[in-house]
Parts: sequence; structure tokens; C-alpha cells
Amino acid sequence: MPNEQLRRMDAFTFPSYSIDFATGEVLFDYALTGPAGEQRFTEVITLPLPAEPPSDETVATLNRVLEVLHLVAGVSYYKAAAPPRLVLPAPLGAATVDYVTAVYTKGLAEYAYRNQLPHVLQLRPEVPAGSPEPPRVYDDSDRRPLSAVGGGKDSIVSLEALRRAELDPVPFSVNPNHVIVAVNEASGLVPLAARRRIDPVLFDLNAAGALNGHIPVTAINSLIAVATAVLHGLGPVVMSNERSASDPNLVWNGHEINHQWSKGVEAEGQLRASLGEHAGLTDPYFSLLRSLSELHIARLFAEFTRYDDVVTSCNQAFKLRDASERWCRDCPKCRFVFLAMAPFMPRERVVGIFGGDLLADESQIPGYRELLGVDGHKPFECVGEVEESVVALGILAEQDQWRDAPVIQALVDAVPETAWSAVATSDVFTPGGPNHIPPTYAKALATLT
Ligand SMILES: CC(=O)N[C@H]1[C@@H](OP(=O)(O)OP(=O)(O)OC[C@H]2O[C@@H](n3ccc(=O)[nH]c3=O)[C@H](O)[C@@H]2O)O[C@H](CO)[C@@H](O)[C@@H]1O[C@H](C)C(=O)N[C@@H](C)C(=O)N[C@@H](CCC(=O)O)C(=O)O
Ligand SMILES: Nc1ncnc2c1ncn2[C@@H]1O[C@H](COP(=O)(O)OP(=O)(O)OP(=O)(O)O)[C@@H](O)[C@H]1O
Repeated sequence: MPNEQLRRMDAFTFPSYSIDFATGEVLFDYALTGPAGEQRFTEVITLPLPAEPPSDETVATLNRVLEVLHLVAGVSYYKAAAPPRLVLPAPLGAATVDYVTAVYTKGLAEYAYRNQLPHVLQLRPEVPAGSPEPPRVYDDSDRRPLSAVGGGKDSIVSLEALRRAELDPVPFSVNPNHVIVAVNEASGLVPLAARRRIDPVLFDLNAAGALNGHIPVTAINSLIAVATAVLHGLGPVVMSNERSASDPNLVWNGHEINHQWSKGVEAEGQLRASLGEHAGLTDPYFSLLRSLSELHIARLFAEFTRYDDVVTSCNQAFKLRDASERWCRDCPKCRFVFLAMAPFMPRERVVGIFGGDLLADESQIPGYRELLGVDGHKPFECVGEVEESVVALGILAEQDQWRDAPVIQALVDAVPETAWSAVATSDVFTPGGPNHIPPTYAKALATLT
């Protein structure tokens, strides 16, 4: 479909979804519609099947979770045209309407900002009148947790905290690539995996110049994880989203633009509320690391050496095409994670993990200046707060192994006096802020911190 037609689409709809319990395949149909015709999409998600067929009760709850996932996973296709109308297929409760609205507005805020589409931030879904049937209450909170693994340091820290607390976690990933497979192998735990296939038509439209940009992928992965936990009779989905994920990158037209919105505590609370209201799940989902800063998590990660040859936080390694093998060593996330790990391990260990020494490479200085708040705004990436970067730099500047590194010397001079005095009373190693961690799990975290 030519781009000109796409731009004239006026509605995004959700024609149908289905699940095949013989294969675990879930088909989600979407449509962009307008005066010039219709563009259909089908996303395919394949859930791992349990050994025994699910009970009717499980199927009923699973269907409720999939109804929410159908709505949320539509963001990838909505963004190809950004029509003014978002037309939902069935009545929904208030908490679920709020969550879906937030996914399409706050979750697409970076996309809206970069493409200069302010109407996306104001989008309000059209919801058919009526109320959905109330769900059965489904309390699985005392069962084994499903722990989402993304291949980076954060999910490794959660897995190890749950293991130490003898909560017997099941690692879970969507489309595990070689990094995630290797992290799971290093853990020695037996994982579950789901597959997700984006409609290839979207890639053709992108290549032809359709609107494109960042989407709230954690919301999608989270709901696939909850669906898998329900299908397998497991307990809560444990995420590893940190405190700083809730902080915006910038404010545009009065709206916060947060690259990591669906990792933030607001999204977590809204997803929990929606799953309670629509699927009857009592304690389905939370982030174990919510009260911790990225720097604190990096310090905890340093305790575990068994993942050094495999851990990879760089997003370039997770592209669907032309992915890097591990760390690309030239992006904000590589720069930040190197800076965050370096204070807590011998220099040769962090250099070994990354396959290079970013703090010996002067071409990294401009990127580090952004992370330290000297230039520009916090990059659109999963990186910690400016304060965390300044604290890490301050620690490194005091260490014999780093004091003379060229990047450290240049950065110590570049950070203004006001920033140094602001971090003098920093609380980056003090857990805090709102969280949804159940008491049993809070104890698991306490075994580490
Ligand atoms: C790996 C990555 O960072 N990808 C972002 C990148 O996409 P790129 O074209 O370079 O590569 P692909 O990921 O292979 O995507 C190909 C196209 O497919 C579209 N797409 C992909 C996944 C999806 O769920 N829906 C899609 O529509 C995508 O638009 C590509 O055209 O740039 C894209 C545009 O800005 C980003 O959308 C890609 O981000 C992925 C969805 C992704 O998985 N990103 C995570 C690594 C990520 O950003 N995580 C955030 C958490 C954000 C959140 O709120 O959940 C983080 O770590 O901070
Ligand atoms: N492919 C995936 N399947 C399931 N969960 C994922 C996947 N990718 C990321 N996640 C989860 O989403 C959340 C955010 O991902 P993120 O990439 O920030 O974390 P990470 O890989 O654990 O650590 P790091 O921040 O070091 O990259 C984490 O809880 C992570 O476990």
C-alpha cells in the first residue's frame, strides 16, 4: 500500500483474535482503515504448551489476558499511520481503558515527539458501551514465579535473588536469541520461551517510508509472560525494572516523554490493575528491582561471576535483523553500563565482559558528557539518571585502577561543581520509591541488598 494511502487512514481496529491449543499459536488481527481502503495485519504469538491440557478455568483466565494483549500489541501497527481513531472491539472496565489509553499515548510518546505527531498524546480510545462479564478470581500468587530474562544484568540479579530465597524461579523470554539462551544456560535453570512474529507486511511498509519509531515493548513482553504463567499454572511474573525507568527524558507540549515508559512504576501499577479487573488475577506481576537504582543493581551484579562471558545489555544485540554479537561498545547503553559496573569490579573483569575498555577510548567522551548531564538531554535509551552517572564517576576518580584513564580525567573536569555538590548527599544506594513487591519477594531482595 503506498504511503500516501497510509497517511489517510482514519481508524485503527482489532477485528479478531484466536488461539489454537494444539500448537499454542495465538493470532491477533489488526486493521488500519480509511477512505482509500484497508491495511490488515496479523501478529502471531506462540505460547509454550504445558504437559497437560489446561483446565476450563485456566482457558477462561488465559483468554482474558489475551484480550488485553491483543489491544496492547496493536501499537506496532497503529504507529505505521497514527490515525486519529482507536476503535476497541468490546466493552472494558475503567482500569483497562486507562491502561490501554496510556500504552497508546505515554507508551508512544517518544514516537510522537520524534515524528512531531502531538495528536497521539491526546488519543482516547472509542470503547463500545456496556460492561464486560466479571472474571473469575484466579489466585496463583503462591506458585513458582516466572522470571523474565532479557539477557542483561538486571534480570540476572533477579534470577539470583529468587534462587537464593529458594523461590524456584522459571526463566522466561520472548524470542530468546543466542545471548538469552547463553544466560539461561549459565543459570542452570530450565527456561520457558514464547515466540512472537511481527507481520512482515509492517517491515515492507517501513521500508517504503511508513511512520515508524519506538514502541513500549516491555508492555507486550510482560503480557506474553503473564499469559504463559497462567497457561503453565505458575505464579507471578517477576520483572527487573529499576527505579530510574520511571523518570522521563524530557517534557514536550506539557507531556512527559519517557523512552522506558512501559518499564516504569506507573505502567506496572496500571497493568496490575487491568489484570485484576479484566482477568481476575490477584498478584500477577511486579518488578523485584523497582526500588533500586541502576547503579545499585550493577553493584549487586558484580557479586555473580558466572555470567561474565554471556551477559549483554546492549540493545544492538537484540535487533531482529543485523544484530551485534554482544556489546557494540558505542551506544549510550554500553557507555552507561560500563560506567556503572566499573566501580565494583577489577578493571580487567569489566574490560573482559565488554571486550574493550570504553574509559580508555577518548572518542567516548561526547557520549559520556550526555550521560553526565553536561550536554543535551538524557539519551532515548535504557540508561540511569544523571545522578547515578556522576556518582559512578566520582567513585572511579578515587580508584587507583581508573584515576588516570583518559576518559575519567576529561569527565571529572567537565562535570560542573554544582553537580558534584548535588551528588554529595546522593541516595542512589538507598532503596526507595513506590513499588508493588509482595512481602515474600521483598525478603528475597533483602537477601542481596
Ligand atoms: C533492538 C532495538 O533497540 N530496536 C529498536 C529499533 O529498531 P530497529 O529497526 O533498529 O530493529 P528491530 O528491533 O529489529 O525492529 C525492526 C522493526 O520492527 C519494528 N518493531 C519491532 C518490535 C516491535 O515490538 N514492534 C515493532 O514495530 C520497529 O519499529 C522496527 O522498525 O528502533 C525502533 C524504532 O525506534 C524501536 O521500536 C526498536 O525497539 C524494539 C521495539 C525493542 O525491542 N527495543 C528494546 C530493546 C527497548 O527499546 N527497550 C526499552 C524499553 C522500552 C519500554 O518502554 O518497553 C529499553 O531498554 O529502554
Ligand atoms: N525478550 C525478552 N523476553 C522477556 N522479557 C524480556 C525480554 N527482554 C527484556 N525483558 C524484560 O524486560 C525488562 C526490561 O528489559 P531490560 O532490557 O531493561 O532488562 P535486562 O535485559 O534484564 O537488563 P539490562 O537493563 O542490563 O539490559 C526486564 O525485566 C527484562 O527481563
